[in-house]
Amino acid sequence: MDAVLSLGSNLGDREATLEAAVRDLGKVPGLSVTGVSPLYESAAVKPDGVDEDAPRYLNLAVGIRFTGDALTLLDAVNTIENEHGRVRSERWGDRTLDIDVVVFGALEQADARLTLPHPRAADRDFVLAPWLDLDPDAVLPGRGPVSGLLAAIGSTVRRYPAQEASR
Ligand SMILES: Nc1ncnc2c1ncn2[C@@H]1O[C@H](COP(=O)(O)OP(=O)(O)OP(=O)(O)O)[C@@H](O)[C@H]1O
Ligand SMILES: Nc1nc2c(c(=O)[nH]1)N=C(CO)CN2
Repeated sequence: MDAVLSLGSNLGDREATLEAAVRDLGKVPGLSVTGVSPLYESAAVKPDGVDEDAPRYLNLAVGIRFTGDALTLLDAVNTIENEHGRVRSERWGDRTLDIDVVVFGALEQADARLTLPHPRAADRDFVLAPWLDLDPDAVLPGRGPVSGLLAAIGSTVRRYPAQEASR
């Protein structure tokens, strides 16, 4: 099954952690990485808005092909989060590594452990923008083209490191 993962980090050596996490994904049995987006930096989004005092996140999207089922994939990404010192002190707290399953094929489910597509993907420019880099024609099941969803919410993410102004 083709799936898209959203990776984020706002604690520690964010870039090194994300690069290591992508390598770790490639070692998961039955999982092949088919694409890795560029890095984006953005302010931490919290339930009541942007928290400019929290460390800024680096985010990227990874396209994968996975032979197992969705819950097996969730277990695999949770293991990688734990291996990179993920401390679940509070929901939406700062973290060394977060790996969310954005979509798993066209599966739509609200299982106790796993809601697909990710219920907040459509509201997150830090998810949608990197995903578009992987696939400009991406569609969020039940919501429509990712390009339209991103246009609707606007984007505040910035490429990281900042790109030279085009000459
Ligand atoms: N699509 C999904 N991808 C990843 N985790 C999910 C998904 N749907 C449900 N979950 C569940 O959410 C739990 C909590 O995840 P986590 O603590 O990373 O939330 P968060 O990243 O802080 O917030 P958010 O869910 O808004 O990204 C996970 O342990 C997992 O069981
Ligand atoms: N910019 C940004 N903000 C967030 C992020 C994230 O990955 N990037 N993840 C969150 C919980 O999943 C909450 N807020």
